[in-house]
Amino acid sequence: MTPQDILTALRDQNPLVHCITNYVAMNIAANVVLAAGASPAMVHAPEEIPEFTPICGALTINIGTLSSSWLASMTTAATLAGTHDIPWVFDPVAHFVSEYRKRAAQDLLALRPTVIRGNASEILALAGEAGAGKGADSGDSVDAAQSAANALASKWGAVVAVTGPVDYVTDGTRDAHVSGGSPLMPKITALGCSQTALMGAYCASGPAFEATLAALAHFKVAGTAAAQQAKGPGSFQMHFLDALAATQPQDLGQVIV
Ligand SMILES: Nc1ncnc2c1ncn2[C@@H]1O[C@H](COP(=O)(O)OP(=O)(O)O)[C@@H](O)[C@H]1O
Ligand SMILES: Cc1ncsc1CCOP(=O)(O)O
Ligand SMILES: [Mg+2]
Repeated sequence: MTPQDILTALRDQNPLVHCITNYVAMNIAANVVLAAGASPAMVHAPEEIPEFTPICGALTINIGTLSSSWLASMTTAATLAGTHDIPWVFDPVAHFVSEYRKRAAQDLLALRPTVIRGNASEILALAGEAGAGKGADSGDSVDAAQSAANALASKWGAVVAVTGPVDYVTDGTRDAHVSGGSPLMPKITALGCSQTALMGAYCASGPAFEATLAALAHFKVAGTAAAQQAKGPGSFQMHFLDALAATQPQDLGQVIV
């Protein structure tokens, strides 16, 4: 399946995407997934996970506002995704800021995510390399994180996506870059988290490497279009949702290099 085919399938199937994400991201991530054409559900109570994860097309886990009961839910959900063959996407937000978060990220990695998505500083740190991340914001270039992404992909058998001005994606064998978007994108909080949620929707609709590429391309195409209308970060967010909904499958190929 091509990235274009996967967007068509996503809109035909409207997959249910289980998102365990952070308090900052919940609203915008749900709006992004809806605008693109899928169906998000933010469910994190430990009591609900055993019934809910198995009926979803994909799971996404984001540790942006981690606490112990959420970590228990994430662990159960990722384990269930593994046993039910449900693709899952891991977003290790700012995992280098504390020993607690670092340990949690490594434990979740051991549950074998289908896709790992982070900014350059998060991907460098996940591979054990030094970076210049500042909380949730990246301080490193995507190029600097490319070999860390390759190493993570080979070690964990995952697709790894590093986002930034030009995104990089690899499954350890193949790789690609995705260009476009706008410098306004990192000025909107939780847009990276929303990208992760959208990757879940794409992974529910097609094979992981192509699905990840498609999700990245969808953001770049919509980001470029939104920037043409926006006066700043506030209006960018509104135009971005409109542009996600307006993006057509044939638009995606233009930004994949
Ligand atoms: N300078 C930039 N120019 C164009 N697109 C960007 C830029 N920085 C980030 N993006 C895009 O913004 C989205 C969020 O990426 P990023 O800011 O790296 O994630 P995070 O929010 O996790 O730090 C991605 O789709 C990425 O391609
Ligand atoms: C600001 C902030 N603080 C904890 S989670 C979060 C959102 C981070 O979102 P993103 O990684 O997409 O920038
Ligand atoms: Mg992030």
